[in-house]
Amino acid sequence: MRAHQALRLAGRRLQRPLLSPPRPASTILLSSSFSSSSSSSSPASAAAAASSSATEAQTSRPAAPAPSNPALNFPCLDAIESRSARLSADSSSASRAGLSSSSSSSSSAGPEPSYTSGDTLNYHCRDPLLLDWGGVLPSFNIAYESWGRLNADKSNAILLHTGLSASSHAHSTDANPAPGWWEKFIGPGAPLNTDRFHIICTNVIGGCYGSTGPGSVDPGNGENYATRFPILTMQDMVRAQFRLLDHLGIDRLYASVGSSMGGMQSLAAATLFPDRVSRVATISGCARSHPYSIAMRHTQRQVLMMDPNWNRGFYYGRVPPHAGMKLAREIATVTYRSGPEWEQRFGRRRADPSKPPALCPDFLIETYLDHAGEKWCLTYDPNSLLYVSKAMDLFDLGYENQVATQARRRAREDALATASYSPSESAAACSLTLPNEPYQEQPDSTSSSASDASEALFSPANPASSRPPDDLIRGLSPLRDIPTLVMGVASDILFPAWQQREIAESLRLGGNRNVTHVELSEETSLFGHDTFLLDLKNVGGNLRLFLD
Ligand SMILES: CC(=O)OC[C@H](N)C(=O)O
Repeated sequence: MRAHQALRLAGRRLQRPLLSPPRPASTILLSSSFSSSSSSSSPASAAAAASSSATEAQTSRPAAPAPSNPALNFPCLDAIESRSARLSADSSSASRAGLSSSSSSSSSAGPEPSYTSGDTLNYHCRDPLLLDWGGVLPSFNIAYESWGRLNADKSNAILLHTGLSASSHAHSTDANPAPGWWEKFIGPGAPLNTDRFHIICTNVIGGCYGSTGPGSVDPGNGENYATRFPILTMQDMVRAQFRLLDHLGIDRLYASVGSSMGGMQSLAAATLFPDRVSRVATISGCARSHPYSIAMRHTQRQVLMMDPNWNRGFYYGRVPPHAGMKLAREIATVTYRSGPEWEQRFGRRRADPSKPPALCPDFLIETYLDHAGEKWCLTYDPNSLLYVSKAMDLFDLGYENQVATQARRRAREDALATASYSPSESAAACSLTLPNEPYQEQPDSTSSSASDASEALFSPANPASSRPPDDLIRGLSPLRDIPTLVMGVASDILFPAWQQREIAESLRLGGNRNVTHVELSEETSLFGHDTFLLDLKNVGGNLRLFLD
């Protein structure tokens, strides 16, 4: 049954008599859907209570004046309230059974879903990992999967980096036969050809698929890290991956390959370890996050954090912020596809034109987004979304940012070496406050000064131009001798095509003579950012050519 059909059915079941007092939606959200307290009642009982109090009122008092029109139904809210009630009941029965709430996010106890994608290989690194913003993981786990045979001199390994939501399960394995997210891109004769290459795909640290993340247990106190997990960067994720490569005895990669967030990591791997990466493929990625993408992730994080069930990150063993997650995913989905695709796919069609318009999902595009949110809201750890999406915002391969990061790391390393470091000292890293003054429009914010003129050149407003900022050319200079494939898609609004042009041009201006830049036109793909998941012919075809 499709989600919108299910919602309509739920709505019909819960329909109240026309004369019962309408429930203000905001009150309901705060008192039951958004509350993890055990007093929350099911929508059905709330409706029954409302109806019986209306009956009492009718018998004991003169009939209230009738509203001019009936109240609307809100099946979309009913569905969220039902889920809260179900999760809350699961939570209570788990705690009655004495199951610990801090065992692990992958525990099946309580209402927390199991955030794993199936069986993986595991590497536990006992050496601490210092993160770019000063945090430390005393030890960490990397969950990963691999395909194809590693050759005798270990020279045929390809490290495949994932997008934000994808797990290491890029292709089926014996341990987990479910199809992976790049099932057709990996295999004998496929673009990532397992007859030739040994493909390794890891789950990123900060995520929730088995590698250490906010849902993991902090060895320091035996509790979930939650929002005591340190801020991390793409480079931190990559450093953790290279610890795995060290463990596997792989000195040098045949290639570093990734799309979207993985495209960021693919570049980060080569800037951090240029001697260990022979080729780079970055697909629908960027060299620095631009403000529009930060803005879109900001809105996702805000709706998630405003869900009271988020509880500042301490929801493990309780009802997770599934409503915030659902809304965050709906916003994210808007950025992953394209308007023209939806014009073709949904147009202005409504899910059920026989019904009058509603405030809950009604147009097909609305039911599609609703369904995307529903599918996702219990399959990914909300805290992981916050940390990983922030790491994407922080991504900037500009030279100045790299130098500042190195200086910060050195200072922290010194502090750690002299044992003068303590977690409370690093509390300064958590001292962000809101600015005293709200944002004020800057008089010259729309005109480009001489120093930032080159940055403006790569904006969509000036697509014909070709000079990226010197800071980025310098920042990408470690890749000068590394053959690089940069692929992008014209219909991508999240990592727009000018960002891949920017990477390619920065590399060329930095002296790299082996840069292949491919841009898939709107005629080729209207699928926007997620084209890399779908277009085997063009994305896969160009990748195969590059790796051969
Ligand atoms: C940002 C990003 O990696 O997007 C790719 C894909 N939509 C995903 O969520 O994984």
